[in-house]
Amino acid sequence: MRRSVIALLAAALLLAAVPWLGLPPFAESMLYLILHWVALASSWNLLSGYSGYFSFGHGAFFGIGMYTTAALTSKLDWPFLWTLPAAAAMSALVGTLIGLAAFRVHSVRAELFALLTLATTFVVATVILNTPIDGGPGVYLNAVPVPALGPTPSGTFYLLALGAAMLSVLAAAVIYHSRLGTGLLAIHDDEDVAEVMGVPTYRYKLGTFALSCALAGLVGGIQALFVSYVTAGDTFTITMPLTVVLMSVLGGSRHWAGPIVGATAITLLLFAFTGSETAIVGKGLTGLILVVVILFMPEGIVGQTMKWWKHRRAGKAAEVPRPPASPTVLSKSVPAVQATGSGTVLLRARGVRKHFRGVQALRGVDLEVRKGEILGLLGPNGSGKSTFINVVSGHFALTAGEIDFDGLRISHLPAHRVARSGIARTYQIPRPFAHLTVLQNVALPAMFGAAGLDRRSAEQAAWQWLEFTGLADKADALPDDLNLHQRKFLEFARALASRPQVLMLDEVLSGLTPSEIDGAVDLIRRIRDQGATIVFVEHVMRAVMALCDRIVVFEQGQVLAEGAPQEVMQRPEVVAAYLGAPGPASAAGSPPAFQPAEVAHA
Ligand SMILES: Nc1ncnc2c1ncn2[C@@H]1O[C@H](COP(=O)(O)OP(=O)(O)OP(=O)(O)O)[C@@H](O)[C@H]1O
Repeated sequence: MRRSVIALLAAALLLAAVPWLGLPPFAESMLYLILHWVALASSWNLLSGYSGYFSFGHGAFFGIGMYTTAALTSKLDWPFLWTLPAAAAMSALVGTLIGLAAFRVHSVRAELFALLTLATTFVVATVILNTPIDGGPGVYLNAVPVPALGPTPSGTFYLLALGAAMLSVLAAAVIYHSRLGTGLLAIHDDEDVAEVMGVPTYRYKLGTFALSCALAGLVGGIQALFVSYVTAGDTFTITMPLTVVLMSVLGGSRHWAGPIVGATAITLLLFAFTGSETAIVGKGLTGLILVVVILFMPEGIVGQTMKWWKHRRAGKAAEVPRPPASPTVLSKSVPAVQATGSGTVLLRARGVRKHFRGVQALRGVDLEVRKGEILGLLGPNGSGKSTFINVVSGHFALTAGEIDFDGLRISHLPAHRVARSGIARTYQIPRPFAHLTVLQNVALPAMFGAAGLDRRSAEQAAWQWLEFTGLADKADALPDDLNLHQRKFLEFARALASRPQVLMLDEVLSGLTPSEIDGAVDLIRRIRDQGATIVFVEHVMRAVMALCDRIVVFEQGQVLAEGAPQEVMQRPEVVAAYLGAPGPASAAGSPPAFQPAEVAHA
């Protein structure tokens, strides 16, 4: 990060000298335009490019900035420069109010967020048009003096745009290299999993949205004086947000430099065809280039170039150097716990209920997990095992009941705080972050989980966990390049990297071949030998009987039996539940997941 920031500051210093080169005003205006779009595209990209929450309301926040400056200078006689912080603050305020509501609602994602922000543009435009802020005729700023920052007015506007562009790009670069950037990129791929791995998704989205809106407002404030006549019709158009979306996509929205490249390319292209006859050709050509880029370079110019560069360097030095093997890493990484079966209760669930619109998935579950044990959760399909893991990890909010973990009531905490407290889980169907490398996938929970490492240390730790799970050779691969077995082990590595006290494994063996199952059983044993407490949901009875100290059998959302594996699996009510045989505790209609005979042979 330091190198990017120093390079950007050096570039800013050099570019700040341009107004004193004696360029003609039209050249300075052209440069103003490029910087104006760089600032807008980079500010839009902060939330929308990194996290995938596409906002079509950037025009609204830009417009709020324009009108704040227009109103304060022309109606209240504020000096122009004083209005710029106010323009940024006003846009940030409106953005924050929208974010406070929108980001709380689970369903307002993707196209719904895009529509909501687009609607904001029309609401803001209507309010401004029908109040004294504008009232209809527009606001003139001809009489507002241009501050003498540069040797000429066009030089001053250039410097103002340079300042705004530098703020936006610096923010984008710093965020990109920080925990916040990692969290936002993870939100882009799978927000629910990011939250469960410890990313405070709500706070991250809200803060980034507010910053993105503030920067748009600042650019709007500068533009108000630049155009000197502000009208709602010209300000609140769909063209503006569309243009910044296209600029970011063209340049590459998953990298801070993408919007700079996209904004410069499109502005130059449109400028090259400004004549009345060629303007249409320019727009057509821009559209054509975009179609080609989207079809053949979906990651944008910067994304594709980086991919190509990485490919060329493959085999040379890795981006994150592999640390020397350390035999002590595991004992350092997994907190030591008391001997198996020590009896200390680490996690206690009481009266836990979870209802899904009519389906009672959990109906008053009481359950204890003891420090250092491997507790098997068993039961027929649909009996509530995964739901239990989902409510403990905070993936689902529970309907009623209490869950205490290590002296902390976690039942109503957001998932990222549950992760921080020391609980990690895997998913039955692996859910890796598709655009992060295997190494980055593992580094993320090391940063955001109980370990709470900084980025560099998290990447070093991720190497150790990849070695432990046998995935070190795949560190630079994307999850799509892994087979099922490797994807399951990636789930292991991610859960371990957070340094949990309790590790919840949800059917990690399903779909694996017998020899892969043996490898996984060995891995789970090694994890337990390091002292971890494990909750193990599994249908593969051979593994359950080999690994578990205790088992709890679920049936129809309730605990049916618990105790030592051999003894519990012979109980008539357990056999009946699995086979669907008539009896007080049978799960009518549930297909048997195993034959009790398996137990005897285990
Ligand atoms: N998101 C959801 N929405 C609605 N119903 C759900 C949801 N998740 C689970 N259920 C229902 O809750 C019940 C318990 O499901 P759960 O997945 O917890 O069972 P399970 O014991 O893990 O089953 P399996 O062994 O097949 O994974 C089922 O009836 C299921 O259909």
